[in-house]
Amino acid sequence: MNNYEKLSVVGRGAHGICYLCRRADGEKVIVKQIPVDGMSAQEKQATLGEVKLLQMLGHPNIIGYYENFIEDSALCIVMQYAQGGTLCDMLEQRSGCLMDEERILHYFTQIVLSLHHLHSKQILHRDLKTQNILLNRARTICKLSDFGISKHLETHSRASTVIGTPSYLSPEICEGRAYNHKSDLWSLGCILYEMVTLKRAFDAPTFPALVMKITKGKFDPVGDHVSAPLKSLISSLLNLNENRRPELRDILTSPLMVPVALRLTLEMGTVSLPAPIKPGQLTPNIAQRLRTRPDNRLSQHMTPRTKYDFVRQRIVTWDSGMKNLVELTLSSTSTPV
Ligand SMILES: Nc1ncnc2c1ncn2[C@@H]1O[C@H](COP(=O)(O)OP(=O)(O)OP(=O)(O)O)[C@@H](O)[C@H]1O
Repeated sequence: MNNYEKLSVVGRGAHGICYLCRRADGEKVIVKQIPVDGMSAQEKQATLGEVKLLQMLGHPNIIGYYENFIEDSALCIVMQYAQGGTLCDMLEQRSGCLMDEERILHYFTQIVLSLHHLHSKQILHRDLKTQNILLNRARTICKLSDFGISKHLETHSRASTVIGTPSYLSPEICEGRAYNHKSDLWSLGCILYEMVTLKRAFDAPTFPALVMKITKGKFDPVGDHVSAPLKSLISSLLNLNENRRPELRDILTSPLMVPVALRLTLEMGTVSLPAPIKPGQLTPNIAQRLRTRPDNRLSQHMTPRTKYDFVRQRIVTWDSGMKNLVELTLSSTSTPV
């Protein structure tokens, strides 16, 4: 931790404490410290390996991971600081003032794009919730965080069920069945529900009562301030039968999401991401690159025709035999500013 000056505690999770720190180059970063004294050397290695994998996940909607190390029996993960706090905080601060559909879809599409990127690398999130979706200072960009390593940490956490929130658990997990990519889709449905209603889809005063609600799959109606397709998306994600939940690519290519996904591709396609670096390698230039910001220059100077070509280049269309699938390749459009 010699390279990091601790400034404050920004939060505590089931697995560790998150500190806001100042790095040697002046940049503010988050250092998450997770006690690993109960782990075998092999397990520590596996956890470090998982974190290394996260470092390679360059995506505008996934928090940037800079480095990790073990010091004083704690795994320290150094990551990008999201100044806008969590989606959970943001929803709470609205004090009951519902968001309009455009705004909901603006956030939700980014979450879907980040999860799609993760799943395309064969990584499951396993702990999707509004507390794990971070926001930039302007609260316009969502960044997914806190994933991948959870399966290694579960067995060593002191009280994950007590500290963490089980509201986003899928029915298959409540029933003791295996976690699969569709379990992430259930949690995604819980997040969408919460953005629409500002309430949890499933909530109860005790864990058994919560499990009962989740396994029945009954949630309060979302109200009429959002469209029928959005309501039906929530119902399809919160389907008790995981096989009937939609695939992420089906969500992204639905008429509800395509316009938003294309707009985001245009506006955020060049958001620069931090490259994994070692503290000694920092230069002011790199420090500047670590700040993510949408690059609007591109769309400002484009004619409608070039915009169209630009979007087309970033979309891969192929025939699956059953229907045409359009996959957005936002991740490949990230270039340093
Ligand atoms: N990169 C970050 N930027 C800003 N704040 C962060 C960042 N990472 C975490 N936080 C803050 O720290 C809190 C705790 O985060 P942490 O990842 O340790 O736990 P959690 O996700 O809330 O719960 P758990 O680890 O139990 O799933 C978050 O809720 C958030 O307020």
